Parts: sequence; structure tokens; C-alpha cells
Amino acid sequence: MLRSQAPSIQCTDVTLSYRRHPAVHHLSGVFAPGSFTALVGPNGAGKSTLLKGMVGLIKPDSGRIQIQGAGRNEIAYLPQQSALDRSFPMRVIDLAAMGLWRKTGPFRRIGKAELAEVEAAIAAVGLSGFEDRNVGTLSGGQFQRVLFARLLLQNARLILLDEPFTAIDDRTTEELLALICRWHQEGRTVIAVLHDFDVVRENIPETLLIAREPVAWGATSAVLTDANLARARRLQEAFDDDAELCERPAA
Ligand SMILES: Nc1ncnc2c1ncn2[C@@H]1O[C@H](COP(=O)(O)OP(=O)(O)OP(=O)(O)O)[C@@H](O)[C@H]1O
Repeated sequence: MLRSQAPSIQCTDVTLSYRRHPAVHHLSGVFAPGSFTALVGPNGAGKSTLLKGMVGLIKPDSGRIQIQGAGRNEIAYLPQQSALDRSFPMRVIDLAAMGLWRKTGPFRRIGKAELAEVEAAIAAVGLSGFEDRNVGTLSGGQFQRVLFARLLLQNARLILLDEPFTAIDDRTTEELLALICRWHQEGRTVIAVLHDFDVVRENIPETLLIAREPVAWGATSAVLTDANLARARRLQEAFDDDAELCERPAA
């Protein structure tokens, strides 16, 4: 997989809102092909909203999000765990196999070779032996591992992860982080919403810090400074959720 041919995302003065109240304001910049970016910011800063805008779940009220090199249905997107319904009766192997959906289509039974691929992905996330377990009986960390097996099988070149390590223990975090780093080394474009700055500083080359509006974007060491983090906190605290529509003209 050539890094230069990996997908890129160009944001041009993007504003995303819920019922016309902006959650992300005037964001411009590029996630370069093959880049690995941490998306950080205080609670309610608009991080999840930005990922939803990228996958097309929310349309910008103004500005544009353009993805080069991948169709919207070719993005691997991991939503926040709280957004997922785990009560649905489904086996581990079936949930993981959904990662092959683009290859197999929704109604075809998977063949022997594909089954071996699914089993290999389950093994890669350390869940061999759990194939027939109902997903509702898994711990939070085990469930997250199944979702990573599904991502592995999707084999997407653009991967968006929303808080992949929240409520996950250190060992699971370490193992899943190693998988994500491998995806980056393979030349995929990866964006991950993260809260642990130590994890970001040690592993992720680039960072976008937002607090409804962009605060800093670039090399992680230049972005995660005390001054930038303090500014993000101030901006977020000052933000009025009941504010009227954004009156700032588009750039
Ligand atoms: N479905 C929704 N309807 C209305 N407002 C929403 C909706 N989802 C998010 N918001 C609001 O948009 C703002 C940004 O939320 P978002 O979830 O994008 O933040 P976040 O940075 O991901 O936060 P966190 O770190 O707490 O997960 C918040 O004020 C939130 O209340």
C-alpha cells in the first residue's frame, strides 16, 4: 500500500451543527495521505461531530469536507462504544465477519477461505476461542477487540476511530494501539479521537486540537503545549451552547 496513494481529507471552512447550533466552527486544513492524526479537545469540543461529518452522517451547514482516494462507503469508522447497541443477539464471529460485507455482500454466506480470514482476525485481536460467544456477554474490552477484528477485515485505507480506548484496560489499549500503529505503517490514513495525552505524545505524529473551533493543528509536540491546552479549555468554557447561529462570514 503506497502512502502517497492513501486517502486524504480536505476541510474547507467547515461548520457542522445540530439544529443550527454549531458544534464545529470554521475548520480548514488537510489530513494528508497516509497521515496519522490524534483529534483531541475538551468534552463537547466537537470531535465526534467532526468524524460524523467525515463519514457523511452529518452534512456541513457551510464549507466542504472532500475525501480524495476513498468513497464514503470505503471508510472504516468506529463510533464511540456508548453509541453501539450490544444487546443485539449476535455471535462474536458474525459481528467480526461484518467487516467482509463489502467483499461478500449482505446476503451471501461466507466461504471457507473467508471463514479462515475471520478466524485469523479474531486471533489477531486475542479472542480465539470466543467465536461462538454472544457479544452481549463480553466485557467492554473484549467487545472493543471484536470491533477491531471487524476493522481488520474491512481492510480500509481510511480509518476513523472515536475514543477507541475509553473504559479499556492498559493491556488491551496497548495491543489495540499496536494494531492502529501497524495500519499507519502500512500506509493507511488514520484519525483517532483520544483523551490520553501521554498515549498521543508517545505514538501519534500529528494532532488536531479543537474546542468547537480549531486551536492548533500540526506536529503533536508543537500542538500539545500548555498554552494551547489552556486556550482550548478557555474557548470551550466560554462557548455558549444556546448561542444563536454563527454570524461569522465564511472565509
Ligand atoms: N445528536 C446531537 N444533537 C444535538 N446536539 C448534539 C448532538 N451530538 C452532539 N451534540 C452537541 O454538540 C457538541 C459537540 O459534541 P461532540 O460529541 O462532537 O463532542 P466531543 O468533542 O466528541 O465530546 P466528548 O469528548 O465529550 O465525547 C456538544 O455540545 C454536544 O452536546
